[in-house]
Amino acid sequence: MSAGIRVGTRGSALAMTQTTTVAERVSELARLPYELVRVRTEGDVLKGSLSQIGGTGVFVAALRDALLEERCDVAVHSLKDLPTLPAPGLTVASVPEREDVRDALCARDSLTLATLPDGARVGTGSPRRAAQLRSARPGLDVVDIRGNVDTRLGRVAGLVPGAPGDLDAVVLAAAGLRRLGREAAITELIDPDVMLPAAGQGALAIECRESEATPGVREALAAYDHLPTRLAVTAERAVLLQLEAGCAAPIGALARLQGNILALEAVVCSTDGRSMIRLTRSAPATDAVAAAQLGLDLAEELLAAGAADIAPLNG
Ligand SMILES: NCc1[nH]cc(CCC(=O)O)c1CC(=O)O
Repeated sequence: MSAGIRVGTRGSALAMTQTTTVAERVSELARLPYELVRVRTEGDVLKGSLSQIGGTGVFVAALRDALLEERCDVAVHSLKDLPTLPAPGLTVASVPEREDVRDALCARDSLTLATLPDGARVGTGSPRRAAQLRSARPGLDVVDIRGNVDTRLGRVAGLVPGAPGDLDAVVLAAAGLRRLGREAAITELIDPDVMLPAAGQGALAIECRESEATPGVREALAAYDHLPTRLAVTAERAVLLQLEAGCAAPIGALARLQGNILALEAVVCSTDGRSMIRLTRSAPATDAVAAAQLGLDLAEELLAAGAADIAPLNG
């Protein structure tokens, strides 16, 4: 591996910017050069709605194969796209500090959730966002869309010059918009009290082979790890794991560390947004084991409150 660190990435603009930032930092910490290796994933190839394709990890499987087949040495994922089950032979060696966790409304004419008129067409491909949108504003017409960030922004009337603009707004992750330099399209950062983000939203995961032994690489990844972020996303993902929920399930989870207390909030929604179970639980958490236990405990509370009856958990 004298050529340096081969960093696997999807080809989308978001993946490329995220991966380049990570590759530069890891290369600096490890004092080794890097090269990007583009990997095509099933999620980039299929055209249907994401909620139609279903299953976990459409964006991730090809990157994991590339790691296992030694076509690359590290892979950068959006943590919220990473299946909760670990891949044999691989390890998440680093979770860098998280970006903004919130969902962002990008609307025409500076409109917000409060000022969008009844009947306004709001696009999202996420059942979690759709359900919480319907709950916050039952009069909205929620439209299932997919495509990369710029394709989605282009569907908002008047937002991108020359683009069709058949929608009044779309909802996207603030983190992705920031990383792409598209922050100006945001008309409202949606308060997590109104829309709880997906588990792991705004965070990245850097995966490598368990057997990775190039001097400096594992150390660099460990140095790039951010413990408060790792604890938070560990608790959030434990909720999904315990609910046996797929990536398309209408579930939100957000953990925040205050001192050594981890406060975890999770929501399970019915698809129509009419029923919703939202619970909070806190515990001291200074390691990943305690963080995971908090998530498992909250998931049990959600199930006891009837979560499995209102939502298609493993859809
Ligand atoms: N599922 C697609 C995806 N995966 C990660 C992000 C955004 C960046 C992040 O959450 O870290 C997005 C786009 C979006 O939800 O708007």
